Amino acid sequence: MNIIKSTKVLFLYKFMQRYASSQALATDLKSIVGNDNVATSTAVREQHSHDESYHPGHKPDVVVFAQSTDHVSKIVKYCASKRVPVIPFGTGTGVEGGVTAPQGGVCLDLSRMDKVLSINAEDFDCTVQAGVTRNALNTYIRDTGLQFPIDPGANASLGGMCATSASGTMAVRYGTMRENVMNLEVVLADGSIIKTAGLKGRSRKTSSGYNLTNLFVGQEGTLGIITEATLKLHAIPEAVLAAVAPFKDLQGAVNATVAIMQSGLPVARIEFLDENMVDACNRFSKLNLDIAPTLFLEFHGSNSNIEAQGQIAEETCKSYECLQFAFATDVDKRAELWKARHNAWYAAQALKPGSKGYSTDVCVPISALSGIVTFAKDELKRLNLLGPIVGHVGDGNFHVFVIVDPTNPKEIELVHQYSMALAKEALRVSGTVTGEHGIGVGKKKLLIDEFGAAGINTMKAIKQALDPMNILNPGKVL
Ligand SMILES: Cc1cc2c(cc1C)N(C[C@H](O)[C@H](O)[C@H](O)COP(=O)(O)OP(=O)(O)OC[C@H]1O[C@@H](n3cnc4c(N)ncnc43)[C@H](O)[C@@H]1O)c1[nH]c(=O)[nH]c(=O)c1N2
Ligand SMILES: CC(C)CC(=O)C(=O)O
Ligand SMILES: [Mn+2]
Repeated sequence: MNIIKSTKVLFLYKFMQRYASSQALATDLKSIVGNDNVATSTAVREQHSHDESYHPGHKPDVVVFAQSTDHVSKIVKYCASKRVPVIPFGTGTGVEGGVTAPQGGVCLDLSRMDKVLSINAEDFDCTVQAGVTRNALNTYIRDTGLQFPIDPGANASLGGMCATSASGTMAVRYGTMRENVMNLEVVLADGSIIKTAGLKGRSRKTSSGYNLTNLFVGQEGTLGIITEATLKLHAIPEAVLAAVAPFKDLQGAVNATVAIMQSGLPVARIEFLDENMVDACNRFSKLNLDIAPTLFLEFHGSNSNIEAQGQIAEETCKSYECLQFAFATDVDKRAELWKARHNAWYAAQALKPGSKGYSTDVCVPISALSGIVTFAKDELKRLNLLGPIVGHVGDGNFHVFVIVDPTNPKEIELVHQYSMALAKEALRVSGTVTGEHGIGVGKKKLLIDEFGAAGINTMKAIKQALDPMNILNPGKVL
C-alpha cells in the first residue's frame, strides 16, 4: 500500500516538475517570439503530437508558430542553450511518426511562414517559405503557365516535402523533391543560417563544393530546420490525356508498366491499384471501375503528339491482355480519377471503420517489380491480412496499406513483421526500404540492413558534427 502511495506521489511530483518547467519554457519563448505565437494548451499540443500514421503520438511541451527565419534562429539558439528538443512541424501529414515528441520539447510549427518570396517564370524557378503548401504554390503560379508537379496525396508543406524527400504520382515524369530542390535556407542546431547551394544560387547545375542541398533533402528535421526553398517549376502541358486500364491479373499490369517505361514513352503518371484498392476507391470516391488490377495513366504533351502517346500505351497494355483501355479526356473526369487516387489512403482505412492504415513504402529496380508485388500479395494471404496495394509503379515504388486495429498490439506486431519482411525483400532485390515516406521512427531498425555499419557510422558522424547536443528531432532516423 505504502509503495503504491509513494509511487503515486513520485508520479505527481514528476508531473508537477514537468508542468512547471514547460510553463517556464513557454514564458521564455513568449519573450522571444511574442505571446500569440506560443501555445501550451492540451488541444494544440495534442494536435501536434502525431502525424497521419498508426505510430503512437507524443505531445511536445510547447508549440511555437514561427513567423520568420529570424524567429526560427532565435528559438533554436534558445533551445540549444537549454538543451531542449526542437521538432519541426509542417502540416503533419507524414506517415513515419516524424513529428512526434517522445522526449517532449518544442514543436516548431512552420505553417505561418507561408509567403511565396519570388517567382522567376523565365528561369522556371521560385523561392518559398517552408510553410507554403503545394496547393497554395500551384494556385499562386497558375497564371504563369507553370506548375510545381510533385504531389503527395496530401496538401503538404513544401518544407515538410523537402524534409522527407517526398514524391507522388508525377515523379515518374518530373522527378522527386531531390531533383526539384535547387537551394535551401536552413537554420542549424546552433541557430546559424546557411544557404545550401550558395548565398544567392539558383543555377540549373553546379559542381561547387559538397552537395549540401541533398544532405538536407530527406533529413527529416534531424540536421536543420528548412526555412526557405528554391524549387524548379515546370510548364503546364498544352494537352493532357488520362486513361484507365484494368487487367486480367497483377502480372499483366506490372509487366505492361515495365514495357511502357522501357519503350521510352514520357508517361506523366502510371499508377497501379490492385483489385482491393479499386474496390476501396469505388466505395470511398463513388467510382464505378471494374474490380481488377488496374493502371491509371496520364500523358502530358502537345496537341499534335498526345494521341500518339496514348495509342502506344494502349497497344502495349493490350499486348499484356488488358481487359479494356478507356481514355479520359474530360477535365472533370480526370480530376475525379486523380482525386480518388490521392484519397486511396483514406479509402483503404474506410474498408474497416475504426481501423488505421500501416503503410509500407518499398522501391525496387523496375525489373524486380513484378516479383516483389507477388511476394507482397502472397505474404498478405499467408498471414490473413487485409492490405490493398497501390503504387507509383513507373518508379518501381509501391505501398501496401495494411489495415490494422490500433488497439490490438498482437495485430500491430504481425503487420510490423510483414512490413519488415517486405522491406528486407526489397533490399534483397537491390531496392530501398522507403521510396518516399522516410525513416521517422518506423524504419530505423532497417537502416543498418540498407547501409551496413560503415554507412550508418558515416550518417552518425554527420549528425554529431551538425547537432552535437542532439536537440534536432531526437529519436528519429538514426
Ligand atoms: C493522403 C496522403 C497521401 C500521401 C501522403 C500523406 C497523406 C496523408 N504522403 C506523406 C506526406 O504528405 C509527405 O511525407 C509530406 O512530405 C509531409 O509533409 P508535411 O508538411 O505534412 O510534413 P510533416 O509535418 O508531417 O513532417 C514530416 C517530417 O519532416 C520534418 N519537417 C517538417 N517540416 C520541416 C522543415 N521545415 N524543416 C525540417 N524538417 C521538417 C518533421 O519534423 C517530420 O520529421 C505522401 N508522401 C509521398 O512522398 N508520396 C505520396 O504519394 C504521399 N501521399
Ligand atoms: C499516406 C500515404 C501512405 C499515401 C501514399 O503515399 C500514396 O497514396 O501514394
Ligand atoms: Mn505514395
